[in-house]
Amino acid sequence: MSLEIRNMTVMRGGRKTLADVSLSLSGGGVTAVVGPNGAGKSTFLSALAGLLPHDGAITWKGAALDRRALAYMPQNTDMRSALTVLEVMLLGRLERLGVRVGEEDIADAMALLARFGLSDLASRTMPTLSGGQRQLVMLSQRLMRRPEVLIMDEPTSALDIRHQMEALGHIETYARESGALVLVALHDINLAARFCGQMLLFARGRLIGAGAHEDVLTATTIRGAYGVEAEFVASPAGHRVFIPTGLAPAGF
Ligand SMILES: Nc1ncnc2c1ncn2[C@@H]1O[C@H](COP(=O)(O)OP(=O)(O)OP(=O)(O)O)[C@@H](O)[C@H]1O
Repeated sequence: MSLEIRNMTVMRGGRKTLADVSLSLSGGGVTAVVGPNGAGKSTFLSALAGLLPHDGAITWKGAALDRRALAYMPQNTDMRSALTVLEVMLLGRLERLGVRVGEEDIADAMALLARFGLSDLASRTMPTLSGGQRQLVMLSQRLMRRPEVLIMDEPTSALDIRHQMEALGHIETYARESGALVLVALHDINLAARFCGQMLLFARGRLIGAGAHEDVLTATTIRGAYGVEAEFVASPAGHRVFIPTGLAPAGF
């Protein structure tokens, strides 16, 4: 299963916010979308999700990408309606529920809540949760859809390190087991390298790197994209770790 993007260009506010993005991605793994603030990551993800007009062509499995095959989690998901956590989870199935909620839907919702450590919160209403708990519920809700293409914009920004690792671990397992294509915008590039087989690096509205993290993230590309000097070291366990060492001189 593959996603093909050809010459995607997005105009926002009369400006070319994303220029000529072309790439191919395969399902079955997680691809990180990285780059500095304002690089075009959210623009790329929401255009891909069909929420922003764009030029260019997008195909999934050789045909136009059907909105019903995808789930999208925007950057800001702070839902504060008085719905309970279980009700929010079931909304993830809305398109398939018809007029009744089946036992299987409730069982699936409870199983997902258990996987994310949220079982005890099922009957709590959203405004009574912490920010991180709310983000975890919204993340779990997207998996209720069992999407073929899952697009998430900074889905772990409110989570502590353990919850970030757990959540990305579950997302990675979902991609591997279902064959889904998962795209996740992340600011923490060490975390991205740890969980994502592929990486897309954006800067100034352009895709400037795509591939394995060792190839995409180098001292040169980090300086060019972020204006930061960096070292990459091997941890004792063999992980390639990014360490920012300073700001690049003006005009980097
Ligand atoms: N509604 C809008 N109208 C006009 N310009 C916009 C709009 N939304 C975003 N932009 C601009 O488009 C560019 C890309 O923004 P985008 O949100 O895609 O960046 P990003 O890489 O997701 O950044 P961040 O890491 O800060 O979330 C920025 O220059 C931004 O100011």
